[in-house]
Amino acid sequence: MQVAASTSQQLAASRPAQAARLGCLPRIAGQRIAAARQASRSAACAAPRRAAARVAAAAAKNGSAAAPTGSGEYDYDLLIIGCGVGGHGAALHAVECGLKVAIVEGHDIGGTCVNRGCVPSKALLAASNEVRKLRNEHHQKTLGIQLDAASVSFDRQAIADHAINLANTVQGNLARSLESIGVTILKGQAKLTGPHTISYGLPGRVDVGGTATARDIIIATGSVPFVPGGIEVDGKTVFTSDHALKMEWLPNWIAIIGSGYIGLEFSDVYTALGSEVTFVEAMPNIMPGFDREIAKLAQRLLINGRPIDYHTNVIASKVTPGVPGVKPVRIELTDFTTKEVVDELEVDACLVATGRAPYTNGLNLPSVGVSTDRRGFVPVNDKMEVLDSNGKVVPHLYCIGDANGKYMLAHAASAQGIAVVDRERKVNHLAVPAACFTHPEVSFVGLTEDAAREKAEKEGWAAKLGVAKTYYKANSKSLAELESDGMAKLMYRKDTGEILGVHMIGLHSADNIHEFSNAMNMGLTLRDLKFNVHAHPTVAEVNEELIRHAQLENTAAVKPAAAGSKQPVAA
Ligand SMILES: Cc1cc2nc3c(=O)[nH]c(=O)nc-3n(C[C@H](O)[C@H](O)[C@H](O)COP(=O)(O)OP(=O)(O)OC[C@H]3O[C@@H](n4cnc5c(N)ncnc54)[C@H](O)[C@@H]3O)c2cc1C
Ligand SMILES: NC(=O)c1ccc[n+]([C@@H]2O[C@H](COP(=O)([O-])OP(=O)(O)OC[C@H]3O[C@@H](n4cnc5c(N)ncnc54)[C@H](O)[C@@H]3O)[C@@H](O)[C@H]2O)c1
Repeated sequence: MQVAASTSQQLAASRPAQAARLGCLPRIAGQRIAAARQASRSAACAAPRRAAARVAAAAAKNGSAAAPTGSGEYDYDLLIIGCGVGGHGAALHAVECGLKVAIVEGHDIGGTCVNRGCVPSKALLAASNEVRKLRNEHHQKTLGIQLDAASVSFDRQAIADHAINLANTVQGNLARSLESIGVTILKGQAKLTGPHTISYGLPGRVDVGGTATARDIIIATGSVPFVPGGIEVDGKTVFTSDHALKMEWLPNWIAIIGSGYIGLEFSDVYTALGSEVTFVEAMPNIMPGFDREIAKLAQRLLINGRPIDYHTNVIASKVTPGVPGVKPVRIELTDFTTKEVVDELEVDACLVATGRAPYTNGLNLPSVGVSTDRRGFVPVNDKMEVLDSNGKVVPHLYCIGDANGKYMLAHAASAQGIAVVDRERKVNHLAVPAACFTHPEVSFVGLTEDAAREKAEKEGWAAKLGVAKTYYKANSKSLAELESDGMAKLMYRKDTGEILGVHMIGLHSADNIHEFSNAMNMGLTLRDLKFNVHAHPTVAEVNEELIRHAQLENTAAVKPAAAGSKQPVAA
């Protein structure tokens, strides 16, 4: 998450004007009166009043009391529990809308992404990939560079420090970005004590804590590593990503349980720095979340050519920590289907990357009639409104990000937070891009080919389903970088040009996916994208190729566009 101070300052300066323009969660009475006065001077100020009316109407529809209007009734318009990227995104947008906002954080500003997730992991991936490239004699030689690859060395602690320093920098930027626009940051673990109230504090700290009230409350408490039963984590030889990111040592041989995002990204780091990796995956294939064809190529590019082996269809039913250099870590493998113990591994270390569990303990949800689901996620509807045990909306209470389990990605959390504040928007999760930052990167948006086929068959338009593919081999920029392994595929409707899903593996594919995810989010079709111009030579030209390979029906029938509108599609 990059938060430039200048952006925050611009935000603060332009807040009143933006608040007048945007329809957001309602502001507290004093601010509303000021806005109303302004409204009588400017027609542009109608939006906040419409927002207030909408909330009152929604409250009435939900059977709740009408939105309170008393002056000073609440300390804040909006109180956010948890200052991860979800809470941060919501807070920035709320201030932009002129709301009085507080955010309460019990641990580190920035949450998982900044301190124990996206940010430090990408620093490790960047540093280790440099090592991989420098040690690849063939790669360097073909570029015309002569170096003694065997002599390339690295300082493990310095690489670890790069990740720690980056996390600290981003954390500082994030805190400043909130403070500079007037968001109150409260320190402590918060719990709900009623529909509009929280209490917060830190164990053993009498100097920290208190109570606060707000018209609206957003739960943005995120997640923590999920460790299945039977696995003993000691933080030294058996650990989760929380410990792995500190990179306190480099095992010669590490087992990674789970071949999802975390497992794959860490396998990229470890193998680049010289470790051998063994994956243990419960599903019949590794990388089970990817489109099957992309997973196949990913296996060739990210697994087969590296010191990695794997066991699939087995679970790590028991993991016992070891002592580095003295006693190995023992991993008992149980067949996923038969439930029989089938093998035991002895390795130097074990990374547990088996998903994440919501961090919703201690929120006192029953005080507002809410229970979490079996796995601890807070139930919400598509507007992120929290649902009570009977499935009814709890007025003024929202939950965003990892804590609701809809899509456990940083940008999804932030988008949900913005949508809650905005009230006009719902996040289209099918248009939210995802990426795994291995080398090369894997990225996708929307449906896999299998899911698209299933949908097409179920809805009776299987003959209209198109699948287009292209390869990075023909892309000049990738060739220049000697990184031309990769492919992109597109699932679409031949009749309407609707984009159903795009999956890529290749250089910079995490950046490249946005042309499609943004198009899907805006409801654009391939007809709209067909004449997009891409700078040459760029990896973005892979997108152009992909779009060109799509075979749309009736393209000749598309009428020429009027001047200034979208371009027509030629036959
Ligand atoms: C190793 C790793 C790499 C990742 N890489 C990526 C990536 O590259 N891209 C990506 O999109 N996603 C990535 N993710 C996922 C991403 O980090 C999460 O999806 C994202 O952080 C979720 O944001 P959030 O705001 O919902 O929760 P979090 O970031 O978890 O923040 C929640 C905050 O709430 C606080 N909190 C919890 N309970 C309370 C309470 N009762 N009172 C006060 N405060 C409380 C917590 O201390 C925490 O600071 C990665 C995750 C991991 C573990
Ligand atoms: N680049 C990114 O966006 C990024 C990077 C890292 C993490 N994340 C987020 O963090 C979350 C957690 O990542 P993750 O990789 O831990 O989870 P994941 O859900 O992506 O993958 C977990 C894998 O572990 C396997 N598994 C589960 N239990 C097992 C067991 N007992 N034995 C063997 N295999 C088992 C699952 O089948 C699955 O393949 C993800 O949901 C993702 O959203 C995102």
